[in-house]
Amino acid sequence: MNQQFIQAVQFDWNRIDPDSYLNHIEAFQGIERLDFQSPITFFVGENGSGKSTLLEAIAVAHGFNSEGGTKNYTFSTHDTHSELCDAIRLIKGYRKEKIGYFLRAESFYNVATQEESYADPLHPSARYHEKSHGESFLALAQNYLRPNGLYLFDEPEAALSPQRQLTLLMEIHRCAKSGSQFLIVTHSPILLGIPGADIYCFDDGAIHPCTYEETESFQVTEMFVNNREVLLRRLLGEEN
Ligand SMILES: Nc1ncnc2c1ncn2[C@@H]1O[C@H](COP(=O)(O)OP(=O)(O)OP(=O)(O)O)[C@@H](O)[C@H]1O
Repeated sequence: MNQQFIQAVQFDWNRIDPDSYLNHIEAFQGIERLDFQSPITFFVGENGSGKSTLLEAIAVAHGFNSEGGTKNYTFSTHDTHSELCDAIRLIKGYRKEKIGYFLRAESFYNVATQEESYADPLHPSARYHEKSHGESFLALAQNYLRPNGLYLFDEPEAALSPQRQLTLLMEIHRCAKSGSQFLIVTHSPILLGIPGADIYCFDDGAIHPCTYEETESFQVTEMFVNNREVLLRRLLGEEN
């Protein structure tokens, strides 16, 4: 039985303006429903394939601020989220999350600023701006990662060293085992290796499930690490 908070997304493309750029995103062509069966679902695919657009639409449809944060974050520095959130319906489970967080690498600075302004003596700021980008990103994730939480992460690896990606991997795995659900956009071959996760690939004209070994993140990394010198000679035109 599906135990997830968000079990599926249904799409109604009639609600999208025919001139919208959303109609040109190949991965979305003809899709009617996407199911989330596992505690951890990854979205992978080439730059511009539509991963962040879908994650953001799910976040906004669920009541998160489009720039990120908990549901209590209501600030807006620039309101550019797509109309996809009006064309999707979230199929929710019987459980309700105890805590939720929408984390996006690209607007993390604004969220960290907002966190300071929300602080009071009972809820002191974590002062994310006084840490390095990676330190603050991991600290934020660790502050909010709990059992029975719902987490939407957009490229959480962006600021993290490989070692800290492993730390995040362990935290995500621990929380997923304690009733939390994660939807994660990532290019990280480290995070993608979490056991038991479902992976949806946005390439080749349709959103489709794939294995870890089929992801480009894994394949390119493996090829580079195992054939670095040959590959570089070819890429840089220094074969002769
Ligand atoms: N406001 C907008 N107006 C027009 N096109 C847009 C707008 N926002 C996004 N797009 C386009 O929609 C497509 C999907 O963008 P999206 O950010 O979802 O890609 P992505 O898969 O998350 O890429 P990345 O891996 O680079 O983060 C891209 O081609 C992008 O240029």
